[in-house]
Amino acid sequence: MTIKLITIGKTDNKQLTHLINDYIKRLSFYIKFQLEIIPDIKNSKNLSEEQQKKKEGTLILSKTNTTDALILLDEQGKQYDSVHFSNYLQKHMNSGIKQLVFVIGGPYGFSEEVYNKAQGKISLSKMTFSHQMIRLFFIEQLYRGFTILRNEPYHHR
Ligand SMILES: C[S@@+](CC[C@H](N)C(=O)[O-])C[C@H]1O[C@@H](n2cnc3c(N)ncnc32)[C@H](O)[C@@H]1O
Repeated sequence: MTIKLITIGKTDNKQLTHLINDYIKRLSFYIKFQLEIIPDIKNSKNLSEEQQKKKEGTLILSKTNTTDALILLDEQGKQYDSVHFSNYLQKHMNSGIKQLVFVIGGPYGFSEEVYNKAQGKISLSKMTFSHQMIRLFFIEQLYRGFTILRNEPYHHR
């Protein structure tokens, strides 16, 4: 199984990018991982919030295959602790799917089309994080999940 994380817009912050790249490097030791960054369409046209979400949604769905498991990162989603999240990853690996795709929405969240195609929603907290910050937090949780599955000392129970 491979894991893909789809996000909207580049991160300008060098320190954040550095941390993200560091965790991607660590994670890649355990699983084939791809960060797919969809270019920010925000200022390209005078779009309404709905139009922007719809356009982002079309781009998001164009980066997925029908055989993927598609999971959205969403404040309203299901919450896991890190150990349960590692089991969740293991279950997907056991299921035989080729690709597990997680998606972080743009500044206004997801379009209806994306919600309709998704098989699940995961929340990292009831608080809202920026679409930039959440990618670091989530990639760290992916890495943590694999260290838990391997019984490695990164996570202290
Ligand atoms: C700035 S937030 C968008 C908030 C917007 N109110 C919405 O309707 O989703 C951008 C993206 O970051 C992710 N995100 C932010 N906070 C999150 C959280 N606590 N748990 C999971 N994902 C989160 C989601 O993917 C969200 O679409």
